[in-house]
Order: sequence, then structure tokens, then C-alpha cells
Amino acid sequence: MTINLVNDPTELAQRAAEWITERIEQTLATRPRFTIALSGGSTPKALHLLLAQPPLRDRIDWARVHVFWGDERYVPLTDERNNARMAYDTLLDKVPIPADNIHVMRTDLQPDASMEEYAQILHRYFDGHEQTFDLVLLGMGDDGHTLSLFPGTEVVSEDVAWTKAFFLQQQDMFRLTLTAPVVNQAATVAFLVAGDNKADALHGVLKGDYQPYKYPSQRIKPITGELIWFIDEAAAKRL
Ligand SMILES: O=C1O[C@H](COP(=O)(O)O)[C@@H](O)[C@H](O)[C@H]1O
Repeated sequence: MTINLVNDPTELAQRAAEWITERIEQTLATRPRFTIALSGGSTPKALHLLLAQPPLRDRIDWARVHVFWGDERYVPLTDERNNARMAYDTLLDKVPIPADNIHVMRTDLQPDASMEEYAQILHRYFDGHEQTFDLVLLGMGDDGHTLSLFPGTEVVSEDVAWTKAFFLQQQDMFRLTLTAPVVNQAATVAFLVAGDNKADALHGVLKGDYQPYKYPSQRIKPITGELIWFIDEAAAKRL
């Protein structure tokens, strides 16, 4: 595991954007495609905006980048809470990526049907490969959740299916999510965590006993891949 400590959210976005661009360039030097799963929430917005503008935008061969999501709020694509909506607005509508390379978690299907379809797409991409995604970007909530693996929810312990849909009582909303097994088979997983509201949860995740129902982010442990954390000073204050 590698921890990159940065001063603030601005530096976090810059360091992560530069690092992702290098990773895409390196991978595409020897492989035909780069597969990335994006996260939602507020933290990735600044990162997306940097990837969407020169000089980074022009270093990336977008035609060979394939985009997925780690999780989704089950609201229409037009709703500003939709994770894919945010990614279109801050990144995907601003770069020359073919529409066929973008795989949203659909919210115009029933939740279970949407996740069954998503699992089929993922299996078509990754079956027969040693690893799944080249890169999974993750955030972490102040309750220690990542993806849509929330504390105390059954989906935290899923260890077979690659995708799940479930009703999240506390938000009165369905959630669509990748699960730990598919993320833990990725080549690289990177958490981006900023803000002092995350400090207690981050301390529990990184320094506490293994309690995944309390701190679902602890479920993320790449089997053969790398785990990288980008953390700002405020989030790291209890480490
Ligand atoms: O609800 C979600 O929250 C987490 C964390 O978001 P942040 O706003 O604290 O950065 C995010 O990683 C996840 O994709 C999203 O659905």
C-alpha cells in the first residue's frame, strides 16, 4: 500500500490527475485499452476538470480509454445527484471519448436488471484476463463507506457477484454498486480522500481492527494489484 499525503484538495486533484495521466500513457504504450472505474460524490470533480483540459487532456488517447463507474445513485441521468451526470459535466462531455467506450450504470432499467446487465458487460470485458480494471478510483464517505458499500449493509460481505442493487434505507434510495470481489481483482485501486470530516473514519479504516461492517473501505484489498491512497492533511490528521 502506498500513501500520498498532500496539503489540500487542490493539490490532491493535481497530484492524482498527473498520476492518472501517466498511468494511462504507460498502459497504452503496451496495451490496446485502458479501463477505468470512476467514483461519484464531490471529491473527484476537481480531478475531472484537470483531466478535461490541456495539458493533461491532450496527453491521453481518449479513443482507447473505457469508462465505468464504481457505484451509482438510482436517480435519472438528468438528476444532479447521478454520479454519471457529474462525470459527463466535468469530464466526459469535454474530451474526445467515443460514446461506445462509456458504460454508465443505467437507472432507466429496474435496479436488479441494471446490475445484471452491468455484470454481463464487465464479464465480457474481463473474463479470461488476470485482472479486471486497470484503475478503480474510489472515494470514502465520512462514515467509512466506499462504492455503495455502506456500514451495516449486506452488500459489504458480497464475495461472489460483481455487481449489486439494493435499497439504502438511510437515503430512501436504491443504490447500484460494484462489489469488493471485482474491485479487488483490479490492477490498481486508488482512494482519494479529503477533508477533516473524514479524519475519524480514515483513522478507523487504516489504523483500526478489521471491522468491514463498520468501515466498509477495509473490504478493498487488491489481490495482486496495487492500493494507493491520496489523502489531504485535514483527512490525515489522526493518522
Ligand atoms: O455517495 C457517494 O459518496 C462517496 C464519497 O463521496 P464524497 O462526496 O465524500 O467524495 C463516493 O465515493 C461514491 O461514489 C458516491 O456514490
